[in-house]
Amino acid sequence: MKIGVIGGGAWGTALAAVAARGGEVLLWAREPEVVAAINADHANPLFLPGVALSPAIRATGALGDLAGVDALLVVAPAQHVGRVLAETPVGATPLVMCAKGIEAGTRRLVGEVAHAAHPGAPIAVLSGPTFAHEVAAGLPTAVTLACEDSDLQARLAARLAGPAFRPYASTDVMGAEIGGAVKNVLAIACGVVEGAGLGQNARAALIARGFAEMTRFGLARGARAETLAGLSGLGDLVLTCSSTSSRNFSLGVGLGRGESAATLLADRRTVAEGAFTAPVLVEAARDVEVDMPIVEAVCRLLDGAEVRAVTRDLLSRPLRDEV
Ligand SMILES: NC(=O)C1=CN([C@@H]2O[C@H](COP(=O)(O)OP(=O)(O)OC[C@H]3O[C@@H](n4cnc5c(N)ncnc54)[C@H](O)[C@@H]3O)[C@@H](O)[C@H]2O)C=CC1
Ligand SMILES: O=C(CO)COP(=O)(O)O
Repeated sequence: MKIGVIGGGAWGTALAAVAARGGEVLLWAREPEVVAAINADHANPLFLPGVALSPAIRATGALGDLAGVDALLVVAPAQHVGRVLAETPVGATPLVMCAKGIEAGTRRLVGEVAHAAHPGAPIAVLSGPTFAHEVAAGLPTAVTLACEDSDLQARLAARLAGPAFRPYASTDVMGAEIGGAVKNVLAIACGVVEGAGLGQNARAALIARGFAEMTRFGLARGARAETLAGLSGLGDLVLTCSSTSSRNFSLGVGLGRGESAATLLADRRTVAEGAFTAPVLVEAARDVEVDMPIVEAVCRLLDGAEVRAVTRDLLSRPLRDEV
């Protein structure tokens, strides 16, 4: 199975490294310097510095070159997936969605964006607690690999599995997507707690109450509770809410220290998906009449509200049952 990868950021490159253990990989990158560095030096110093890549990974700057691969891993940032896929020859090639987010405007998860662009292509979702640099270093990692077609799921899992990379099977594509999209927003909230020095009790409370929000929203959208409690939901939430290795958590730390979102986002080359997902998630939650106060609080903070005011408002909401 020849694997194509769309996106030469940290995660696209790390997944290319995973796939290269089992055969040929063709990676599309937007930046000509990334294409050149992968082909000439077997490295991606721009997005995944310090990692030696396999010569089995070839890079291209032309999406048309991806015609003829057996499966495509889609690892462009969520807001760009639609545009990039529109220019990719896909046909009936399986699309494995690895980006985490919801498209602004359409309120579609990336799998829904892909289905709209290429209705003939089967959709799978690969998601879980996966910092790219750890995966690239060969550290033990487990993910959810969801696909409604169990035979295709098994073939993809067999192709990507390795001694330290373990995909678990699921048919709950929607559930696998929702966990990854929502946890990025909640990680910003946990970063704010860290940056503002609000303490570890507050962080644990945010993880638990954030998980309640994720579950309410997920169930309303047809996800299964056990998927949300698994690797792609709770697993990824815990990882991202507890480490400065997370770009979303780090963005929150800056906000918690009183820096503006505009400055923090302008200063980065890498993507913090939660900043783009937060406002559209608020709209998507209203569509299904689900209350997501922490997600709304993150939106206010991104819009410039003061941490003290947002915290006071969250804590003074009417008392309610936990479940
Ligand atoms: N880095 C990680 O540890 C993980 C990232 N992800 C997800 O993977 C997706 C990609 O993230 P990373 O690989 O980390 O990216 P990155 O933050 O390392 O790099 C930014 C990426 O955005 C691309 N980009 C920027 N503007 C673009 C445009 N106009 N059109 C197309 N692409 C554009 C760049 O080419 C580059 O590939 C995100 O949805 C992220 O949430 C998922 C799991 C782990
Ligand atoms: O999704 C991730 C880990 O699973 C990466 O998180 P960040 O995008 O916040 O760095």
